[in-house]
Amino acid sequence: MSQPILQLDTVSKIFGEGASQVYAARNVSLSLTPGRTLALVGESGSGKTTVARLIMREYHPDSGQLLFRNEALGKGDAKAIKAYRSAVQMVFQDPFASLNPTHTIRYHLDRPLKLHQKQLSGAERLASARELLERVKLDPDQLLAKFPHELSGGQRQRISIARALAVNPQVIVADEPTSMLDVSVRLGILNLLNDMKRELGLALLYITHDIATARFVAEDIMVMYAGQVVEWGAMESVLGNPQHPYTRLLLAAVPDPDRRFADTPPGSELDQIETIRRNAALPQPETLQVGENHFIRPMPA
Ligand SMILES: Nc1ncnc2c1ncn2[C@@H]1O[C@H](COP(=O)(O)OP(=O)(O)OP(=O)(O)O)[C@@H](O)[C@H]1O
Repeated sequence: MSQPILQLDTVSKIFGEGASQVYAARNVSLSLTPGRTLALVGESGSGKTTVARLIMREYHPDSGQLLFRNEALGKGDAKAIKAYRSAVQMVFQDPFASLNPTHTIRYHLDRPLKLHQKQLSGAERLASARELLERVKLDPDQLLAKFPHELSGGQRQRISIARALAVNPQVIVADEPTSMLDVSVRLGILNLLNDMKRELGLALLYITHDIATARFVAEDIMVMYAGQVVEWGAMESVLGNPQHPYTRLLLAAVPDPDRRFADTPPGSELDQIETIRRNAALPQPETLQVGENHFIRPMPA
């Protein structure tokens, strides 16, 4: 397997102070590798978006570090940060909110090309925009002059992906990229992400609360609960032999991906986990290796 391109090394992010302090991420470590997808899975509030924001450098960690090509990315190195910004791109949950309604599709693709590939002429940028649309399986003749509201949800998400690809990224962080789309077009977007990974050798972080889609796009999985990674490893090993009660709950929710844990009746396994979470100060339990590439962090007693 190739070397990781991006790593989080025991990164923590805390919000609030005193009694209202929340560890949105607690000692999270992960590696993203070219040509592979890591799925970060967990329920709402488990800390997934915080991890994405730490990777996108919207948040700075309270402890731990972010490594890019094995180098720690500090706050001060402007050149390294600029290179990082174009190498690491994000695709958001809501493609409509992430596109500007007053600008055409051509503008959305031209802008990143202008910013990150300054050597290109106007004609070359237009040619690149056309190529990008073809890459995400959209027709440039039909779409370049259109505005976001004239497109379907699936087409808009393809535009978001094309825009992320415009700067030749090496890493893509996709935060619930299909959850706002019609079920009928989700598969197309997931296939596109899989194609990008294979054809461009991208490292992908796929964030979701839905294990079924995670299984479709990712080779590796990390399960987050209450800001901590509780179980991680090769997808089939983790899903074939889930060890952590929280992972089992996520798997139990698979037949109905829209079921949220908030709907779980009192007294259920989740309820017990919630009680443990509230009452325990969540010390860091030992990590256990339970398979060749499969680890868990057990619940505190
Ligand atoms: N800016 C913030 N200020 C204060 N608390 C925050 C902030 N961002 C996140 N949190 C808290 O950190 C925890 C993790 O939130 P986060 O948004 O990362 O979870 P998530 O798994 O991405 O949830 P969702 O799927 O709903 O987006 C939550 O308890 C949340 O309330």
